[in-house]
Amino acid sequence: MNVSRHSDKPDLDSRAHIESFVDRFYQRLLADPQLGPIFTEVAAVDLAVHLPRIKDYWCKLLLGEQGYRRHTMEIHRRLHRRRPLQPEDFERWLATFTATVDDYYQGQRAERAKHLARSIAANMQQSLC
Ligand code: HEM
Repeated sequence: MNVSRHSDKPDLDSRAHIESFVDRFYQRLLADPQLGPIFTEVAAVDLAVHLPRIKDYWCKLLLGEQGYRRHTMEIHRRLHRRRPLQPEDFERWLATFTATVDDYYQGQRAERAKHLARSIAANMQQSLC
């Protein structure tokens, strides 16, 4: 395990860091040829609405903030009916998430974020696919 005390990467331990993380994660998701169109064409998300929700979601999971109160599974179930989410989509989503964390963040909350993303993606995939 890397226990360097001189890392200049921050942890995902504040709303400011989580918001920057989500912006960076979505830059990659939206530019991805496999996943980008699911956001831009299938769901046609309004980023001005969607990104603040994703930021609240991760602030809830990592910081215990109570801002996010929506039915994430139901939203993906609806999406899945329009464009079936495949195992390779989950793999790509998770690889993008993990790479974005590892490129910019380090620490306990960063590890927790990757762990949560992996287990939520596995649950979601199991219940949809
Ligand atoms: C194959 C993998 C995934 C794809 C392609 C995907 C795609 C999407 C899309 C297109 C939306 C917008 C849906 C809409 O507004 O109609 C969305 C919403 C969301 N996704 Fe995912 N997703 C994936 C996996 C995940 C996972 C594993 C998580 C959690 C760890 C997650 C968390 C969220 C959240 C919090 C929202 C916001 C829902 C809301 O409006 O409150 N997604 N996703």
